[in-house]
Amino acid sequence: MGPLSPTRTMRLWGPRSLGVALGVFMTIGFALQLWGGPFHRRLPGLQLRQPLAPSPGSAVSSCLPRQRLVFLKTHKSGSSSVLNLLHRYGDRHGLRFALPARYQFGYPRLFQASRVKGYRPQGGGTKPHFHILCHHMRFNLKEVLQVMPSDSFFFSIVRDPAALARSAFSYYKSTSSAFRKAPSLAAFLANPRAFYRPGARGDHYARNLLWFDFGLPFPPEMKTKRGDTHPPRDPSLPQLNVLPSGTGPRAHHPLDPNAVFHPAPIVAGGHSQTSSPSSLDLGSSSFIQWSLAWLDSVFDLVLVAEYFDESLVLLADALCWGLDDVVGFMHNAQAGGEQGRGPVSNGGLTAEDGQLTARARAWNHLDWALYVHFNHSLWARINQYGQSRLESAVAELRARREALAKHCLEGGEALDPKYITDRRFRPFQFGSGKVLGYVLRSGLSLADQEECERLATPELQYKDKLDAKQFPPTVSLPLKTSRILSP
Ligand SMILES: Nc1ncnc2c1ncn2[C@@H]1O[C@H](COP(=O)(O)OS(=O)(=O)O)[C@@H](OP(=O)(O)O)[C@H]1O
Repeated sequence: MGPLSPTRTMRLWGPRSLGVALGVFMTIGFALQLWGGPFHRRLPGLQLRQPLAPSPGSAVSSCLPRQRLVFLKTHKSGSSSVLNLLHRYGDRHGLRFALPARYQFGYPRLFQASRVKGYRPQGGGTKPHFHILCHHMRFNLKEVLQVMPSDSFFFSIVRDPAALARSAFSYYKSTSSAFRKAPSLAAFLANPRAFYRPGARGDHYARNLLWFDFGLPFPPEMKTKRGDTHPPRDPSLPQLNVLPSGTGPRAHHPLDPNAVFHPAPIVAGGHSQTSSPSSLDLGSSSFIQWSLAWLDSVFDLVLVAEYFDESLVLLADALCWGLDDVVGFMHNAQAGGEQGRGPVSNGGLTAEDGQLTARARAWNHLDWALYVHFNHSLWARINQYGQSRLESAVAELRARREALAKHCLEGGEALDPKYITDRRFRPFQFGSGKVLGYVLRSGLSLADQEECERLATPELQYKDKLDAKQFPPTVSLPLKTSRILSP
């Protein structure tokens, strides 16, 4: 285990110590994160892949690739596309995954280490021995640290809550009682309280799903008045007082959101004083800031689905991985889904779309705060990395993806599941839309076939494959035979 960074050290500290050291450590930690390693390039095995000319500013790397990773796989946020690259990387390098018995870790309950296949409590003498923890869970740091070393690289992904709401409504239409009752997303958002009952079955999918997945508690007024909060008046403005990760003075109060359920005190000179009372009450605003600061102390990087490729470049940089390690295809897209829509700007939306977007962000105001916060963080990191350096890396990544798609895929793109007859590549069909997948071109060389299969394999099938590799069925010899064989 390497030396602990300030950020990682904070994961281990008690809440009281955290308050004292927070400001100093956040500043140092953020500076170290931004520093990162130079963009590391390793040449691929696939025949198709050509040696790449070094991009401006890249240097021969002296960093060591990170291989202990915790990815919080948030829902409907592009996380299956990230999962695919983690599956491939771990598979190729023979890394051990912390796997769920089925496909999720007891979700929507908080993560428990005992849910991990092959986990032995540390008291039993075994140290955490996994490299990658990445399947759906409701985040629970204390239990995660029973399974993964504290110096693992923690990361996750967020998506604009409006796009996420569209995706979730279609996907969880029959799972969430609120969505099931609503004739359309527009009808739901026009009067969500007519359909939504906190605590009803599957209703975490219908409001602040990101916040829920991050394992954060809900502000007291949302818990006690059960849905009686007022969303921001104009949610398209980031009225919440959110700052980029790791910047500015952090709150001097305990930072364990699972331990304290009251809004933190307002700090003189802190951010809370600039909060807009019209958007959220002061308690709620400081509660949100406190939660975001806690997330900053835990997560090394949070990707943003609307800037997926930019995020991947930063991820490769932070992990000291090559571009080819992060390039991949989009997974789990629903036919007619949101992926074509642009980022936060509302350009090109009809008035109805605009209204729906604003209402979705207001209804999911905690997710909107998360999103604004991590969007800022991402752009702060992009500025540190260098805009033009990033642009050329993104262009290279996209060219690489396009070449892989042409080489590997029938039609060069995702297809309707009706065309996918090979069950190894047919994505799990769920919800009211069709989930797209891939058909491999015929006539690929053996090596290319293997790499293309990895790129096209949906998450459930890939998880099963890794499971079988990690836990090969044991063939127990019949007693008589084993007696004969033993000396
Ligand atoms: N690269 C990239 N960029 C932007 N958006 C992307 C990307 N990859 C996947 N997606 C979209 O994310 C939606 C699926 O999210 P998840 O994989 O997290 O879903 S799940 O919770 O695992 O079911 C799904 O959204 P919808 O199509 O709107 O439903 C995908 O299209």
